[in-house]
Amino acid sequence: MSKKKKDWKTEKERLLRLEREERRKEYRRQDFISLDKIPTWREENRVNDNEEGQELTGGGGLSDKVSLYKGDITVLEVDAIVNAANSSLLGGGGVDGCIHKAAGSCLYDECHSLNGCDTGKAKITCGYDLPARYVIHTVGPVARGHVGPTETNDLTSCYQNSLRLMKEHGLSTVAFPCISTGIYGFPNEPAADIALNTVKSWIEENPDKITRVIFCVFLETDFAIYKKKMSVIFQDNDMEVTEDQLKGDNTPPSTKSTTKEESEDNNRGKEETGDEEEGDNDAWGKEEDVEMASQNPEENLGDEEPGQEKAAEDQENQEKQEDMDINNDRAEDKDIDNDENKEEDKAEEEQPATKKEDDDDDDKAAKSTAEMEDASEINDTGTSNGEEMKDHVESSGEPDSIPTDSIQSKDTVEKKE
Ligand SMILES: NC(=O)c1ccc[n+]([C@H]2O[C@H](COP(=O)([O-])OP(=O)(O)OC[C@H]3O[C@@H](n4cnc5c(N)ncnc54)[C@H](O)[C@@H]3O)[C@@H](O)[C@H]2O)c1
Repeated sequence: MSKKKKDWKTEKERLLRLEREERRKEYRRQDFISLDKIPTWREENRVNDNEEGQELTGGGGLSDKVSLYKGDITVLEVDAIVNAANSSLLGGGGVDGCIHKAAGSCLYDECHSLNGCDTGKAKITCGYDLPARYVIHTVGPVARGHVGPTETNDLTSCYQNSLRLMKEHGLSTVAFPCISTGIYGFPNEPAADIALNTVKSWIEENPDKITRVIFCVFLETDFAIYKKKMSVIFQDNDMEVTEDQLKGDNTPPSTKSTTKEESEDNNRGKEETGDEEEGDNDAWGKEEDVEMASQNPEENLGDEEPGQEKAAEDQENQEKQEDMDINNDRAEDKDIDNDENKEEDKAEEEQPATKKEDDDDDDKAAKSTAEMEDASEINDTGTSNGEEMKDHVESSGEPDSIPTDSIQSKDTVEKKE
């Protein structure tokens, strides 16, 4: 007996009215992480541990409003997570595939009603089965290793328009992936510069509109890049910048703390022993039951050795290089659009197995499961501290729910000229 297909509008209205505790019962995954489990950048880098338990002094600036998190964006319990989508908005691979798989089929149905999205623009939907209440879909530039004014402006617009949608919908906590740095081939460092500086400027202009922006990185490379750059860009007067940070050491902050208290304990222990904590990959490898949200959340990836992660990361880089080589062998940029259209046509032809019982009309289907599984190999390079993923958290109060009628009217934000 096939499951009755849910109507996305009814589901959206129902979910957005629920109080947090009620809504938590609806999450597809229960290993979610709430905001109070993710330290702010300042908490991660505070100078003086003697202030233990005291209210953080100084700072109070940008570094209280941002966090660096390494892991799967689909487990973050925030107002909105940002999806690095393609222009069809009908799902695909990478973070897009993970988000669609974790949100459920209503996400596809609502996206389908939005009729696509142009590069640099952003549109908002409900988060459905995700811990995030909303998903902001933005389409990054296809850079293929080349960064010119167009690519820079388009990527900047992705962050600006996503934040603008946050403001318009009264949302205050958001997580960004590394937009365009995967299959679209935007080089990681310039992309991080754009992400960090655009968010910084926006918070400075809208200080009371944002509680937290989480930079959710998935790869070791991105983690090191963001850590180094955030140590400069979000430096507060009561924070130290260590040599390692400037060099971009790879010790993920997420290994330091799943809570602020643990953060202080960990830091203290670290200073006393002087030992550098092992990267969080080891912690990840020890978790039997932690599940990485690949395109197939049911898939239990079990232990992951750091070597495997490196291999996965190399594989992803190789795939990206192959993609870039293939693309470069093709004719001009205009072929990209044809390719995207072909991608959408292909998505239309193929009905992914998981959507068969749900998909009772000839709607475009998301990418085939096989492709998503391929992509999931690419996605398995990210890890997070397994302890964090396991925590079932007590979180702060539920952000006010937004009347759903306001969502439809403001869903598309014009690209900033
Ligand atoms: N990566 C793939 O194999 C693949 C295949 C088809 C389509 N896509 C997607 O790629 C296009 C957009 O390219 P893009 O470079 O902007 O996106 P992307 O290829 O998803 O990469 C963006 C970034 O997200 C990271 N990432 C992957 N999974 C997660 C996760 N669960 N949580 C947090 N971060 C994650 C990934 O490592 C990369 O740093 C779209 O067509 C979309 O459908 C990806």
